[in-house]
Amino acid sequence: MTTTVDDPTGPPDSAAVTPTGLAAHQITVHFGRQRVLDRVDLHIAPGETVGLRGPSGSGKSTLARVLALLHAPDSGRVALDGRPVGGVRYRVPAAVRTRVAILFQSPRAASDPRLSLADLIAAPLRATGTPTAETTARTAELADLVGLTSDLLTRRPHAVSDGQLQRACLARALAHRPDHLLCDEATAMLDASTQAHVAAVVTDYQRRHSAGVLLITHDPALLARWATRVVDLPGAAVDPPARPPTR
Ligand SMILES: Nc1ncnc2c1ncn2[C@@H]1O[C@H](COP(=O)(O)OP(=O)(O)OP(=O)(O)O)[C@@H](O)[C@H]1O
Repeated sequence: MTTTVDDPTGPPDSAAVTPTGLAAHQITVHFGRQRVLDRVDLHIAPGETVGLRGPSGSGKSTLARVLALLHAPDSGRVALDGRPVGGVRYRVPAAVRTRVAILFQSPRAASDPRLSLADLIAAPLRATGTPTAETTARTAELADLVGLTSDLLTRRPHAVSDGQLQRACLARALAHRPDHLLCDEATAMLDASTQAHVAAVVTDYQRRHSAGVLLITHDPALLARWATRVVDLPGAAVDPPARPPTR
C-alpha cells in the first residue's frame, strides 16, 4: 500500500519480528557513488539501549538521521510499532515525528545562535502549536530536569559552555516526551561530570518513560555500562562506476 503525507503510517508491518519500537528495515543510503548503508536492519525496543558502533565513516550518524526521520533512504523503510513511516521531516505529521528525538555530538552546530536557551528548549513545542502557558511551564520543567538555572535560560549559546548548551539541547530533545532518543556521540565533547549528568538524565528519562535509546559512541566503557546490546556497522563501500552501454 502506498503511504501518503496525510496518512504517514501504513498498515502494521507483518514482516516485523517485534511489533513495538523503532525499526530500520533494509536501509540503503548512497552519497554519490559511496554506498554508506547497505540494506541495514536495526530495531530498538521500548526501554532498550542499543549501542551502535563501527569505524569512522561507516554510516552511524547517517543511520541515526534516517531513524530520526531527517534523511530519506534510497531504499528501505523506517517503522514505528510495526507501521512504516512515509516521508521525512515536516512531511511526517507532528504526532508521529515527535515520537523520535535526536541529540547530536556538537550542541553548537545544532543550535540557532540567535535564540536564548529558553527559546531553544521551547522551539519544538512552539513548532507544534503548543499553547503559550503550557510551553512556558514545560520549558521550566525541562530546564529543571537537565539542571539549567534561570539565569542561564536568558543567555544565548555564545554565552554558555558546551556542557550547558548540550543540557539545553537534551531538554529540547525531551520536550515532546519522545518514545525513542537517539544519542549520536552526545557526550563525546563533554567533561566527565557533565557527561555523567547527561547520561543520568537520559537513563532516568528512559526508565520513567520506557524509552528506547540508540547509543552511538566510540567509547567501549560507555557501551559496556549502558548498552543492552551492541550492533556493529561494517565500513562503507564504493560502487563501481556505471559501465557505458555495450553495443
Ligand atoms: N550529506 C552528505 N553528503 C555527502 N557525504 C556525506 C553526507 N553525510 C555523510 N556523508 C559521508 O557518509 C559517510 C558516513 O558518514 P557518517 O557521518 O554517517 O559516518 P559515522 O559512522 O557517523 O562517522 P564518525 O564515527 O566519524 O562520526 C562519510 O564518508 C561521510 O563523509
